[in-house]
Amino acid sequence: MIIDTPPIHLNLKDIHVGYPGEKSGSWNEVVQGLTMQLRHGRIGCLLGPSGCGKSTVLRAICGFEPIQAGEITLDKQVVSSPDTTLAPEKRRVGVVFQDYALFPHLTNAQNVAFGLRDLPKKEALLKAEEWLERVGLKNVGSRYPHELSGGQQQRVALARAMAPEPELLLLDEPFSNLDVDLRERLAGEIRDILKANGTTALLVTHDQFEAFAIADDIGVMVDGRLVQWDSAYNLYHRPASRFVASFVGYGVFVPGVTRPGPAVEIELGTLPLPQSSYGLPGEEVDVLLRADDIVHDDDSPLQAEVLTKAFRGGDFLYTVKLDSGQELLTMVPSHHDHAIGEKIGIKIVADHVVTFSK
Ligand SMILES: Nc1ncnc2c1ncn2[C@@H]1O[C@H](COP(=O)(O)OP(=O)(O)OP(=O)(O)O)[C@@H](O)[C@H]1O
Repeated sequence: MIIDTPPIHLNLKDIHVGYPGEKSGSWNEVVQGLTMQLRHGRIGCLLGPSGCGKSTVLRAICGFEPIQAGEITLDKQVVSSPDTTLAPEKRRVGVVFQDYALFPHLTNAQNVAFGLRDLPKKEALLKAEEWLERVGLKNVGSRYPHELSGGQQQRVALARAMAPEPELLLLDEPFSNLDVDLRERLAGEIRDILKANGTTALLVTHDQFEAFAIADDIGVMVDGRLVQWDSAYNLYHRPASRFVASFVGYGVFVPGVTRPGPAVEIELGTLPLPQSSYGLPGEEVDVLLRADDIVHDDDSPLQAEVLTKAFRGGDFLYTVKLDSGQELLTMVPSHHDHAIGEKIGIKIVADHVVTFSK
């Protein structure tokens, strides 16, 4: 069976973007050589800590910031290079910001119709109502943004960005003003809407769960560079660096020594290693143990003391300590409610063992 791979839509080739520094003549390079590609219909996400340059990348893609080196192409058309910055309105790119940026004096339908000024007014308002319905907001067109909840306003903002049918939609921390439950739910719903429309989208966020809920491909950014561009599954189970391992998901590093097999010996036993991540036997390494690699088992002879616990709905995230002093994280179904200081049985069930050289 031949599966058609969609063509590349957005291509960032080694882009550098900066801002003038505080001292006259100085320059702060915020994006330092970033390369990534997004195919038609895919949803990408740039995930990284605050200040790493995520929004600056989006602003460069929109055409709000010039780039100092590299190239940005949309469907093979160069839209940004050191010599060219195609005007934002010529890029067919829609943007959704974190603060919704709705016009307070316009009704919700007028807000959505704002990007449809090429259409006759009546037609634009009709289309706006259609889009409001598509994002799950019926009968709110004649009301004003302040009469809606934060989540509803964010949907209006999405409808406004989607109504002109942009080829590429950029979303800058669009859920950060919403509470955690709504965030993930809305992220999932927006994913469905984007997929139903075949829209290519790039989201930026510092929230990994938001990234997991919406994106096909996730790029982890640090200090203006992309350190891994991958699926959520691979970022979690096959992190390419310690930074990604620590930033994505819960886990700890425990010391180990590689053994023939290939395997790695840690305090809790010997774990098989994939051939690809194996160097020489006898090498001292750090082994990543995820919270879901450590399973609570009342019958296990291996005991660990509960140091802290955090309720997460279906699960507790426990920090536990072995007799050796080594701390581990474990995700335990929340009906196993143990007190801090109590000893509980644990065992290791690690599928994808990842090691890092010391
Ligand atoms: N207009 C500007 N002028 C000067 N410096 C700027 C400007 N915009 C952003 N910066 C600086 O660039 C760096 C990256 O900012 P950017 O907003 O791209 O990061 P971010 O990863 O999106 O952060 P956050 O998640 O906090 O929004 C920061 O140090 C910021 O202070």
